[in-house]
Amino acid sequence: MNVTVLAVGKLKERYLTDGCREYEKRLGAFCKLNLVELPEHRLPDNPSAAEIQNGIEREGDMILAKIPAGSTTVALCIEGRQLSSEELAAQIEKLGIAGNSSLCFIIGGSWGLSGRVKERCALRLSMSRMTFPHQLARLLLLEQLYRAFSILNHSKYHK
Ligand SMILES: C[S@@+](CC[C@H](N)C(=O)[O-])C[C@H]1O[C@@H](n2cnc3c(N)ncnc32)[C@H](O)[C@@H]1O
Repeated sequence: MNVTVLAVGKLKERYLTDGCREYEKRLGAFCKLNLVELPEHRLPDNPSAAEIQNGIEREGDMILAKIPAGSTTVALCIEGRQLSSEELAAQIEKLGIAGNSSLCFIIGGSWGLSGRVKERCALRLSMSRMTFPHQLARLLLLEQLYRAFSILNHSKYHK
């Protein structure tokens, strides 16, 4: 299975780069992972609501242009659907069985994802009702993907 993660914004903290690198490495046993980091749109200090919205839309344009053709898209957003790890694994399996072996997960930048990106996605996935920084959301997603593939492969990681 091909898994693309489109993530807006850089990882700055060492503990997060280390964590993400570890799960990227582990995921290599289960899928072909392609992690694409997209630049955050630069905003002035104290941006207006219109400037923020414009930034979100510009980031949205970049995201939409990078979604691999034919992939099933999942937008990470706070207000989305909450799944257990087992349910996420089942969703991934269902997509694989349905013959669509290309999945694309999308993480927004500091200000979130544009409505156009969310509407384009087959699933809006929430990891909690709490707001996480995009860097931490990336680590959480990679860990949950690794957990989901571990469940599907009956490995001992998931307890
Ligand atoms: C700092 S958050 C953006 C906050 C913004 N106010 C919003 O409502 O989207 C940055 C990104 O991390 C991801 N994220 C943060 N918390 C999340 C959560 N609880 N569930 C799913 N994704 C989350 C989303 O992709 C979000 O666009």
